[in-house]
Amino acid sequence: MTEPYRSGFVSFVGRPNAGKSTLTNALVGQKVVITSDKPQTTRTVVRGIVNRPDAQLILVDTPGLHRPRTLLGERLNDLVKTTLSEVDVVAVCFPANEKIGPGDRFIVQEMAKVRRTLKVAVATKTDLATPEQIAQHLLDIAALGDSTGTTWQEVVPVSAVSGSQVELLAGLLTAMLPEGPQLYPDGDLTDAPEEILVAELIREAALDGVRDELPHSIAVVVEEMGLREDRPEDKPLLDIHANLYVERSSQKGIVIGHKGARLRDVGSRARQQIEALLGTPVYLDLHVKIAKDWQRDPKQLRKLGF
Ligand SMILES: Nc1nc2c(ncn2[C@@H]2O[C@H](COP(=O)(O)OP(=O)(O)OP(=O)(O)O)[C@@H](O)[C@H]2O)c(=O)[nH]1
Repeated sequence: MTEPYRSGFVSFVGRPNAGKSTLTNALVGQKVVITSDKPQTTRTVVRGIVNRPDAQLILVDTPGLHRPRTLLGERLNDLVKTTLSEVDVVAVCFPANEKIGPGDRFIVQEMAKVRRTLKVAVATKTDLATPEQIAQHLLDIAALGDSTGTTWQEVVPVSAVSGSQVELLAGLLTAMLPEGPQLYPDGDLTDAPEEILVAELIREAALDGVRDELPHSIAVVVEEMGLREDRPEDKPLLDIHANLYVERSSQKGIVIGHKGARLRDVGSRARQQIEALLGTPVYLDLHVKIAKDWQRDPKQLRKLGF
C-alpha cells in the first residue's frame, strides 16, 4: 500500500538569531526568507513551501518571539501566537552553540499554552558545537520539556549550513502532517507577494553592517514595481521604486553615508539579490525618508504594513 499524501503547516519559533530563517531556506532549497546576523530582523510572515513526492510542507517563518517592549513588539507577539494556534506542527529552534536560557524557557512556556499543536525541538547550528556540547544540549532540551509540561514529538539536531540532517527533519515533519491534498501548485516556493520579498531583501541589505540601535528603526515599502515598457522581449527590465523609512534624521545620515556612498552600496547589493530571486534585470530606485517614531504610532505602523 502506498503512503497517503500529506499537507500542512509548520512554524519555526525560537529566540532571535536561533537560525529559523536559515533552516527554512535550507528545507525549501532556495533563498525565500531573509537572514541576518542581527537579531529580530524577520518581521513578515513569509511561507516557504517544501514540495515532496509524498507531501507538501508549508513553512511559516515567525518573527523572534520575545517579551514586548514597544508597540511593534506587542504586534509581533500577537502575530506569533495567532500563527502558533493555526499550524499543525511547531518546531522550536535551540542553537546548539549556545546554552538554553530564560528566553528559550519563555518561548516554551508560551507555546505550552497552545495545546492542540504538535511540538518538535530542533537543535540548530550543530556545525558550531562539539559532539559533547550537542549531547548536553539535547539533555537540556529534554529537561526543559519536562519542566514546562511540553511533550516533544521529536528532538532533532541539524545544521542548515552543512545540510546535516535537514532531509531527516523534512521527513519527520512530513510524517506528523495530516493527510490532505496539495495546497499550492507545483513549483511555488512561497505565496508571499513579491513586493514583500523585495522589501525584505532591501531591508536586509540596509541592515548589513549597521550598528545595533538601527535595526528596529528601519522599514522598507515598495511603492511601485513593474516591467518597463518599450523593451525588447529578450531584454526585460523591472523597475522598482522603494522607500526606506528611518525614525530620525541622524539615522538618515547613517543609512545614506558620506556623499551617498552607503546608500548606493545598499542599493546595488539589494538589486543583485532581487535579480537572483526574480530572474530579471532590475532598476532599483531607492529613497530614504523619515517617519518620526513610527514604531510607536499605530497609524504609521499600518501604513508601513504592520
Ligand atoms: N554556522 C551556522 N550558522 C548558522 C546556521 N543557521 C543559521 N546560522 C547563522 O545564524 C544567524 C541567524 O540566523 P537566522 O536564520 O537569521 O536566525 P533567525 O532565527 O531567523 O533570526 P530572527 O529573524 O532574528 O528571529 C545568521 O548569521 C546565520 O547565518 C547553521 O546551521 N550553522
